[in-house]
Amino acid sequence: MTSAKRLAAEKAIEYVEAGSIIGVGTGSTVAHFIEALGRMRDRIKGAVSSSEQSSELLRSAGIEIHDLNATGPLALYVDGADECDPHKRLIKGGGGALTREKIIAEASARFVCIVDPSKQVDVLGRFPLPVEVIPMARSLVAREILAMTRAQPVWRQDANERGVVTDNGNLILDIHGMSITDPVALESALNQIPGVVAVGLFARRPADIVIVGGEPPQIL
Ligand SMILES: O=C[C@H](O)[C@H](O)[C@H](O)COP(=O)(O)O
Repeated sequence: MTSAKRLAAEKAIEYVEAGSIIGVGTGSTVAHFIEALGRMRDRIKGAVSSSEQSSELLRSAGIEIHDLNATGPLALYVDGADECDPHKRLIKGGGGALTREKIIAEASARFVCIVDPSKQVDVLGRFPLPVEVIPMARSLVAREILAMTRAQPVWRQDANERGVVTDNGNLILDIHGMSITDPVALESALNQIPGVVAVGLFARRPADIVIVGGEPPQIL
């Protein structure tokens, strides 16, 4: 049986315009998208990548990678999510790529988000909210998050208890135990803490279209 992630990713190919440069997110759902994009690589100009992981997949698929500073605004960004609410607001960053993902989403006219049905929620927050922080500010930011939200920030570590380092050389705090009733306000408030690089809430700039994988895929 074809997975829901793959079905969502393959549907997203319909939004790709010939001759364009596509913004490409990160994660297991996007990996299916890159595979499908590889099959039409001769009809596109290339991609702007949101992570080292996606860059590697794009290169293996024979897709040229471009620098966002050189491309200017993009027509289309395709990416997955960890949670998606009915207003197409998202939690992202489970794979640690939130900052570059946010930059490309902001630079793109249309953000198509590809998810499987398990990602749909009424209220964001069941998935721990990732926040990328400058290393020296980790404890400060954690204290301020605790004071602000009363929820628990947890330093993301690998199996060997070493801090996970992002592609930008920073650390991640995952905020557990929130029910995010006003995502726009929370995104703005967290962004104000010195040392925060990016917050994995995509509420100020939500997705434009959400494709939920299934047979047939659902377009929201
Ligand atoms: O940092 C990772 C990204 O935000 C991913 O888009 C997100 O974690 C969803 O990943 P997946 O498609 O593997 O569930």
